[in-house]
Amino acid sequence: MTQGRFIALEGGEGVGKSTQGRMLADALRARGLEVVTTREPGGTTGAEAIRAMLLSTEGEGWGARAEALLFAAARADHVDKLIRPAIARGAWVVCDRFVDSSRAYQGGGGGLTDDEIMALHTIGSAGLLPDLTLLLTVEPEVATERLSLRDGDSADRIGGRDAAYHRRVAEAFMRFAQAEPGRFAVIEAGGTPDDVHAGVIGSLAGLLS
Ligand SMILES: Nc1ncnc2c1ncn2[C@@H]1O[C@H](COP(=O)(O)OP(=O)(O)OP(=O)(O)O)[C@@H](O)[C@H]1O
Ligand SMILES: Cc1cn([C@H]2C[C@H](O)[C@@H](COP(=O)(O)O)O2)c(=O)[nH]c1=O
Repeated sequence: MTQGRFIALEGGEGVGKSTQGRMLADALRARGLEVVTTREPGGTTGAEAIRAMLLSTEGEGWGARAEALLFAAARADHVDKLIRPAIARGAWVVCDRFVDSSRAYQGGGGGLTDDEIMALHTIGSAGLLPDLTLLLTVEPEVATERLSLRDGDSADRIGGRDAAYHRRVAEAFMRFAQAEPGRFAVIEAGGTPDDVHAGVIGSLAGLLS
């Protein structure tokens, strides 16, 4: 049996995580590996239901602490029912966002401390961390242009927050990557999808050998 691996793609809105997740999954499958692609919040029936509650623009929304708890609850279900079983049977899990998004959005953006976010993660998911977190970065104007081409002027509840919030999110992601260079690979994602994919594959060399 091959060793199961857990890879997360992270970064702000519209940096290309889903695109790169699909390309990475195809490349891993071409090597004969079993790959499970998934996303957060979501990936299980329960977590997708929580996603709808978190991202809907209807109603008054959630306070910062309730929001953090809901993300942690969605993650707990996802980890328990999908991620851990897949890793245990030797699959590669490619996940669009994971706990570093909670650290960046609910922590850096929303004001909870990193210890608070990680305490929720310890309770919910026994502190599971990816083997490698690919942090995709682009200039904010590039991400805005990509999102506008994809979504027009619509945004979900969190994506639609102001530029200062998203700047704090981006700064938090960079702090985490600098603090844990062994777990993060920072990939400049402003080039073509193929260029970015080459960077992704290069950063996985240690895990693929
Ligand atoms: N390298 C690239 N160059 C140009 N356009 C890109 C590139 N990568 C992705 N795109 C396009 O930009 C848009 C956003 O990409 P994608 O959905 O992969 O981003 P994302 O980070 O998953 O977004 P979100 O945070 O909203 O989930 C899509 O329309 C996609 O086709
Ligand atoms: C996992 C996670 C996500 N978020 C935010 C980030 C995005 O605004 C949305 C998810 O939308 P996407 O198009 O699927 O990227 O949710 C968050 O704030 N905290 C989290 O832990």
